[in-house]
Amino acid sequence: MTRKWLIKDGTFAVPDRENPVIRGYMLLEGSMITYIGEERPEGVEGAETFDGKGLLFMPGLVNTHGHAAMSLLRGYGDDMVLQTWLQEKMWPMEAKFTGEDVYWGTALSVLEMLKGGTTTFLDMYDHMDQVATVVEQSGIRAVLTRGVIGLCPPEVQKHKLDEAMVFARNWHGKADGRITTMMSPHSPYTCPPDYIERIVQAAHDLDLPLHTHMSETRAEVEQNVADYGVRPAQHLLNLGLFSRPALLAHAVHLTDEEIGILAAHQVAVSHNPGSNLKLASGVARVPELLKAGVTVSLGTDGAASNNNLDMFEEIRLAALIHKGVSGDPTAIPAREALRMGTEYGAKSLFLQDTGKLSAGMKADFIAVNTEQAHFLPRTDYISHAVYSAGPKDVEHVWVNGKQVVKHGACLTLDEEKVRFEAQAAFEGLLGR
Ligand SMILES: CSC[C@H]1O[C@@H](n2cnc3c(O)ncnc32)[C@H](O)[C@@H]1O
Ligand SMILES: [Zn+2]
Repeated sequence: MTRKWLIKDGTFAVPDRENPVIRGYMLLEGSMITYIGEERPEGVEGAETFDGKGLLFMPGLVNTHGHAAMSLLRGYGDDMVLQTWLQEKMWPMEAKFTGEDVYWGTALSVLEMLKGGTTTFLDMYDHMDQVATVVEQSGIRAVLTRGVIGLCPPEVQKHKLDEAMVFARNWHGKADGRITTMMSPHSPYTCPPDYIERIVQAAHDLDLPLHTHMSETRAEVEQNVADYGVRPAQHLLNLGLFSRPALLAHAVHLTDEEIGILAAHQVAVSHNPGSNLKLASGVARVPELLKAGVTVSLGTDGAASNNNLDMFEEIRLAALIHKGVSGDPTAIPAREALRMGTEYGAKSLFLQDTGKLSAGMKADFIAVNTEQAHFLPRTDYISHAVYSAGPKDVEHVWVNGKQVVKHGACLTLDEEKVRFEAQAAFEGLLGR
């Protein structure tokens, strides 16, 4: 029999609605939300009740770009620009990663994300079977993709692409539908054009979306123009990448013409403000992208360039930095920043039934403890969620109708073991 839960006396954030806060009830049946509103719903005899007093219920946060296992390299290379950081610090260490390292690094990240209110994340990495296993065990929702770098001999390129396709085919729809997959050339500067074309063809064959890094730094854009005679958006358009549903990470350095290309082809953008600031990459033109009708969501990138996986921080940064650079305090209003971290995140990941608290949506949501000084007075809960809240305020988390965090503790992962094994994995990497 389907289990029913009735949350009563709760405050619910619904930033997609004209009136963005509801005080009342939410009904869960199995993995779904079947009612949300001010009136007690009919037909709830026998439902288990959950007292929502003092809690703000929000859609689970959606992290649309990252590399979870890179939590093992947090603090290993700070205060550098992207290319130096990748070439001198990250890639030499990543070359030593085993499947087991990826398992514990990912588990560490998923623990941090779940406890901080993230219910869905995108991961682009290697050893993806390990990542998928953590997702299966932890109860989180994820969009997974084996990132491929094509700076290697043809037979290695082929092996990586075959591996990416097998992974994408095997895991799409697994873990009660919590896992979906994509195809990912790492970037235009690490994948030769013909390789990108083959990855695009593979995405067509598998009927999957594409994900890639694009125009994160000014240097990379200049290199693209020197190598191929066009800027990256035109380059990817020429290679057919926008003939599939596509999500771009970063897209910091864009011309008006490139924004037009993304809008015309319904390409989504994962804005990663924390990582872009830390690597001194620049500030993406998010207000202009939104104005042009591009779906813009939020990502942390890996923990080695952020250095945390706190989506409340990304939401707040998105709301703040665009005010700062434009001089316009309405550049990204609080409600829009919250939608970028939730609803637009789901849309960017091509997930139709998560990202909002609404009947017919998956029950992916969080409860924030508002009985704390920084949530008073009770003026505007959307404002408080964006400008005042943080990951430590997350009291409970549900994904797909199952509670995975209760009173701040993760119910699905052995927290102490994950922390111990992640530290051991890092020490093992240093000694190898
Ligand atoms: C092929 S797996 C993913 C690959 O991406 C690297 N990476 C991490 N952060 C960034 C970033 O901000 N820009 C470009 N590439 C990044 C990571 O080190 C992995 O090698
Ligand atoms: Zn990245």
